[in-house]
Amino acid sequence: MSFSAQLRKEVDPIWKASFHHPFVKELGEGTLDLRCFRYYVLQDSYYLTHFAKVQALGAAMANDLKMTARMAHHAQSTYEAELSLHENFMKQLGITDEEKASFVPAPTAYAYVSHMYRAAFAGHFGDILAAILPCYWLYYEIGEKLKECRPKEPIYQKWIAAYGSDWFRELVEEQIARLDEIAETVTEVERERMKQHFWISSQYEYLFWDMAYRLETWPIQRKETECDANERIKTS
Ligand SMILES: Cc1ncc(C[n+]2csc(CCO)c2C)c(N)n1
Repeated sequence: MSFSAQLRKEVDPIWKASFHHPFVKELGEGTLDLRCFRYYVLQDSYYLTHFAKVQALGAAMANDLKMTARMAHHAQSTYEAELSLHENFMKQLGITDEEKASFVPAPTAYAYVSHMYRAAFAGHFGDILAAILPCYWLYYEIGEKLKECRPKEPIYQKWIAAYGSDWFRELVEEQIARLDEIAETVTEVERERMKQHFWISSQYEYLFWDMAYRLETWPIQRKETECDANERIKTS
């Protein structure tokens, strides 16, 4: 069995929990509360900004020029495809510049991003790939599962269409093949570490839906500073 197939098998219960999460189910059915989706879009923009940086670190840490070029291309794709999707969503959802300026990452979004940076800075190229692969692969599988859904909400239709596309499948297949290639060249200890990154990212993917569904906040809210208060008064 290939390394990627082993990883996929091990995370199956975690991915199934994502498939059945109410955020995903209700998105497909069109019944998801728009407040949850709005919250998701804001947190996901933060996530994607850092995801592109981790991909760029992958470009810098790649073992050859071709991989550097491909990872840099992937970072560019994240910017083009994902962020433009989100920019449109933000416009449609009426998310204001003020809201964006006062954005605070939620605990789960912050922890997931930190996990990816940790994998990158404490490891090698294979660690980066293992940590970022669930993001591609899980979304691809979710896109496939929701492909036939026709939610009434147009924004949910767009979201589903983005992840159920052939363009996206090619990106995912490329990253899976790359992970298998790297796995052949590293030690057993390194492979185990890569497995753990993949497993932790899979858990965070589940937690990300849950964070948005529960509109997660930090336990103790930040006190408004005088400067924030002035800004709020000026713009209200
Ligand atoms: C929490 C979270 N996980 C995965 C994705 C999906 N995604 C993000 S970047 C990328 C690769 C290039 O497009 C993919 C598939 C997301 N949006 N948010």
